[in-house]
Amino acid sequence: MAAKQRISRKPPPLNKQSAKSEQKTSPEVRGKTAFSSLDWRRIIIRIAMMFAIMLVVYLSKDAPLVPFASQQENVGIRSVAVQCSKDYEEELKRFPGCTPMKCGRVVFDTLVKRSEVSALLHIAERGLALGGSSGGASILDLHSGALSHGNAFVNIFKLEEAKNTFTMEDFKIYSHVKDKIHAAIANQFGINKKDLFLTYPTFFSRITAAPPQTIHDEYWHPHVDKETYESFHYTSLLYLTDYGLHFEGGRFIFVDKDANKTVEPRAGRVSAFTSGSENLHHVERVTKGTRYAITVSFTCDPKYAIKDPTLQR
Ligand SMILES: O=C(O)CCC(=O)C(=O)O
Ligand SMILES: [Fe+2]
Repeated sequence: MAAKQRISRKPPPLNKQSAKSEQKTSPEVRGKTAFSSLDWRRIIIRIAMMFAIMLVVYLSKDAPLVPFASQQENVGIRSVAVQCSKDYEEELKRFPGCTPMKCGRVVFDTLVKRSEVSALLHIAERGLALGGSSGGASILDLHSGALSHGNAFVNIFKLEEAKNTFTMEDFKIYSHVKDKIHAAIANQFGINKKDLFLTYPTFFSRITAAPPQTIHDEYWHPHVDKETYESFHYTSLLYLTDYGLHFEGGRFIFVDKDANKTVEPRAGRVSAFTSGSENLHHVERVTKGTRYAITVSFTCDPKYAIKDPTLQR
């Protein structure tokens, strides 16, 4: 959720060296070659990206806030194409048909039923009641069990009091809704569903106005999801509460050079976008109330695929 929090939970780094060159090269040479040709390139790209992000953030500082989807309106499906960044170049050949070639943003307001939203909100409330950050941002990841607790994380499945917290039905609804989002994203971006995989972290988030206690509570920094997690190709958010009704602040903002485009959370709204730097974004600080959402993440790389969570007793 918070940029920093995501950094601390990011998947293991990809070894981009091919298996072929692994076999041919001795370990010493391999070390040197890897450092000069890959690490330097990555460091330079990263620094350049950081400057580019800072520049866009600076340029957009006084740009107007333009609603892409406001809380009051049911937009049905609303999408916009954005030009892809160069972030995907290397992966286009590795995952053809899945790696974004057409980038964009889409909001679905009729994909998830009200009853599903209430069931998911109830799961989040029950789970997070067993922990919660001492600052403003808490997460619950039903895949890994990670639950914010004070200034750290615990494994919810190891907590005695969590044994009877969830039911099979909870996991059924979670998987069903996740499947609908998966299918909608595949359809929207022209991908065969079987080439797109759920990845980690996929998690519930709860944000309040409580002052931050650790960097994990700092969710409001502009960031690029693909930067934070190498595995991400498509990000989606399912909102479980409403901007303006249940909380204030907390709008999702795409940072563009000309304008900042907002997605106002609306219960049941799914907002999905390609995860590269064409979709630099941040979440406004919540000033009042409680904001619940689920981040549901997808990758084209089968190595980072995760399975549906199951009830653990
Ligand atoms: O909760 C949101 O609206 C967005 C969160 C976010 O940017 C993320 O999880 O990467
Ligand atoms: Fe994000």
